Amino acid sequence: MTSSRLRQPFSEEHADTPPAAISLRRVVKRFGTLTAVDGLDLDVPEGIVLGLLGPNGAGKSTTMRMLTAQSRADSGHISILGHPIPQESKWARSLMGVVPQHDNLDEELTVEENLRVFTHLYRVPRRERAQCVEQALGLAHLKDRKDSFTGKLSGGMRRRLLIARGLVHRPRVVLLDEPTVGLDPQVRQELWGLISGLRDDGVTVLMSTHYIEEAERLSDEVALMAKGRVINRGTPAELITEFAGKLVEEYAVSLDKIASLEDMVHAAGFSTRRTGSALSVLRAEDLPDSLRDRLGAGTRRVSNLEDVFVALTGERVE
Ligand SMILES: Nc1ncnc2c1ncn2[C@@H]1O[C@H](COP(=O)(O)OP(=O)(O)OP(=O)(O)O)[C@@H](O)[C@H]1O
Repeated sequence: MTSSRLRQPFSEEHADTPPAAISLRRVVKRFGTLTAVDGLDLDVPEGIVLGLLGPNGAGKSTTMRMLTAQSRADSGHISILGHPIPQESKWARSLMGVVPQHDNLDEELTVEENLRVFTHLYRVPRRERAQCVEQALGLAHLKDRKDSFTGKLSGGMRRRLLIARGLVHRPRVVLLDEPTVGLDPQVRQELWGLISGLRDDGVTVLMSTHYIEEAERLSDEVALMAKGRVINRGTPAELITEFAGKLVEEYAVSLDKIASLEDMVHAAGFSTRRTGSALSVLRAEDLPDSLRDRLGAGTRRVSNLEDVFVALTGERVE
């Protein structure tokens, strides 16, 4: 599919106000009595990386599955590049790359064959297939492994191939579901480079993750999801400034005193988090001297997205 054909759906019809690349409106998904996605509203404008961050069970994977039409919403509206899902999911699928959380590569095929099969599935025109495969191999740094069987690849290579497979038809929108889950830090860094490159190429990325550092490093915007809804959204810097301030002060406290200190700090209007037996006070730059004197000596550090996550979801970080 050529890029001019790909751009057609809205660039001509709504030149001034293009629809969001991904749009979910009042989306609900229930499993029996459990409401996994609870009136979700989420727009992803074109050309950004949006990190969907949330604790286990927040509804991230369910949201991803509805976007790929693997699962059907009970109510609400979903669209990808202006195409309603599931009604036009075939069209949407040709414009969208999907990288699943679980590796489902074909073990019997080589790296190159795994990619070529998907150029057929995505209906890439015959004359463009070889070039698309070549490009995807380059992107994933797998050119020298193109004839290797998938079973012979390392975990990091497999994950790069999985991403390359989702990109082989040069989609404008990419869904990454927990792209680096279970990978060691070095491989994770490699993939972060690959994902940043997508943004540089103008691809819209929706990435679910529960790695806060991953969301903070890669995302233009983060949507914090809990209990099936987006509870806050903004650039990492905006979220940090709004919910954690500039500085956090950490106090080493004995376990028997931590609850009473927390009460004292909360009574003064400050948020806290616990890390083991340490008590961290958010927005520490505003702590009045009277409270500071009572808390004693602490260690200051710059606030981060993890502080926001803990403050807003009440979750502990793994
Ligand atoms: N097929 C299903 N049948 C029943 N319940 C489900 C099903 N899929 C998901 N759920 C439930 O829906 C809720 C949301 O799950 P989901 O997997 O979307 O969360 P998540 O944010 O992706 O979390 P995780 O990071 O653990 O995957 C959870 O309570 C989960 O147990």
